[in-house]
Amino acid sequence: MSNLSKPIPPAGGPGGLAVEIRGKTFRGADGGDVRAIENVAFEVAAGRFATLIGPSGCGKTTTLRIILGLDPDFKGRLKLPADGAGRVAAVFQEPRLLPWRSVEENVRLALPEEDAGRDLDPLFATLGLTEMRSRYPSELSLGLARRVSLARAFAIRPSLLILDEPFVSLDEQTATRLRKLLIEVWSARPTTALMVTHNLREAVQLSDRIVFLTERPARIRGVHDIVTPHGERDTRWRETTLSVIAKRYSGVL
Ligand SMILES: Nc1ncnc2c1ncn2[C@@H]1O[C@H](COP(=O)(O)OP(=O)(O)OP(=O)(O)O)[C@@H](O)[C@H]1O
Repeated sequence: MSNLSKPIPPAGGPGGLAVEIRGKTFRGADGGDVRAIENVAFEVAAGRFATLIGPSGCGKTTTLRIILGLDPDFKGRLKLPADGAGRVAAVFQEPRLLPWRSVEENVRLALPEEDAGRDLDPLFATLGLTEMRSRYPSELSLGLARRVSLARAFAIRPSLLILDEPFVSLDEQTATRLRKLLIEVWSARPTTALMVTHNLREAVQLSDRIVFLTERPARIRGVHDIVTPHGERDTRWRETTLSVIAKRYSGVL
């Protein structure tokens, strides 16, 4: 997947994610070079939730695509989490469900062969999808469809979960409910996770580590670690944390 010549040290302990992108250039429409990433190197410890945040067009999705192995043309190297079966799950802005398959079939189709008969009841229950299993995607609201895409990602018991703006363009009430569900399902099945968002409040609510990127070509602007457990992140804590971050990184709010 990458030019992984020699292993880099484990990210915050064995089994985590280590990303070192030392350069990524696209060919622009005019034939010239578009330098998307200058130097983006960070780690996510095993079982931790990290978020990438930065200005529009700075290279966040490109970073995720490189980690997912969808773009092998970059300088640098990666170390993916090695725990479990080494599976990687991705949740995109669009749920990407098969319209002719039921909710349950959409989730089961993602399962590896050896897990084909797995009991998915607890997962569907945690995500509030028990009653929706036989419905078809056209019968689901956008919020429900996103829950199904979360179920599909967690069903495979991934070693790495990648989320690209999973709650964008939802109304705030639905997004808030989904963020809570994500934390519940993730806490029950902790997996190394990396999310891209434009929403700093969302990052503060969900993450153990926030990685701030600069304008394109992306470099690391700073890394903010959060040790307060998810269950203790009430509104007051969140506002304080946001103002600390706003002071440290002007212009991020
Ligand atoms: N296939 C491509 N060909 C040429 N340029 C590209 C390609 N993909 C991305 N880019 C450019 O690389 C830069 C980074 O794009 P990327 O989609 O990673 O940014 P982003 O931070 O995810 O943006 P946004 O926050 O708007 O979603 C942008 O300037 C984009 O136009």
